[in-house]
Amino acid sequence: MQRKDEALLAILEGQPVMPVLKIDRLADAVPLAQALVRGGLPAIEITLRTPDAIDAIRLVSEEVPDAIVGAGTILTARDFSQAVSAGARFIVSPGITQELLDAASMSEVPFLPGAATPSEVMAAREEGYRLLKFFPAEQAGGAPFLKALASPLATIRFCPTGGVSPKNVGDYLSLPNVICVGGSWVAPDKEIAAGNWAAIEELARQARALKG
Ligand SMILES: O=C(O)C(=O)C[C@H](O)[C@H](O)COP(=O)(O)O
Repeated sequence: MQRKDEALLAILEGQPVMPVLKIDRLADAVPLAQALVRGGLPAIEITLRTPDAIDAIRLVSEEVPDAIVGAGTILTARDFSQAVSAGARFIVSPGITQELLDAASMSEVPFLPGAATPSEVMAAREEGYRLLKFFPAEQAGGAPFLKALASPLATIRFCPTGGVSPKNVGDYLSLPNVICVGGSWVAPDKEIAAGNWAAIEELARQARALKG
């Protein structure tokens, strides 16, 4: 296994839930990351879905040393390199494209590409990937779909993301081919907007206690 795969495995194995974050106000980034670290979820995915996302990755990387900051919603090689320059320690995409595969192969930073069908999983496998995001998890078939992949595609482990919630998270975490899940429920927009970091810390603590 390559060194960067080992690094990604350690990050994903470290906690049952990866918070998927949308930062609307740069000033929220550091206190949000600190709350998640306090709650036991140091690995976080800051999505490039808002104009301040790259600055948020940079700020959290610099100011919250205990956080393990990844970048999500990476769609292009340019996104990839900007996120890495800002300090991202892992890169997540909703899908897999040749442009991103090329960018990933030239980078020391590990890449978690997304897949939602057996053919996409097999294409990623041919490129040497064993850890994949399953996106959009609930919409693409949920836990029963992933369970059905476990026998034919036994070497692949997934981080399902999209529609995962406290209601269904146990179904995913009980599967042998799920390494962790991604979800936004631990950092709701409403609590971020209100600066309710204690509530987010508590949501993180509850997520941290989930069993894989
Ligand atoms: O932008 C990306 O790359 C994503 O991964 C999107 C995520 O799936 C959602 O941000 C999380 O989905 P929910 O937990 O259903 O809110």
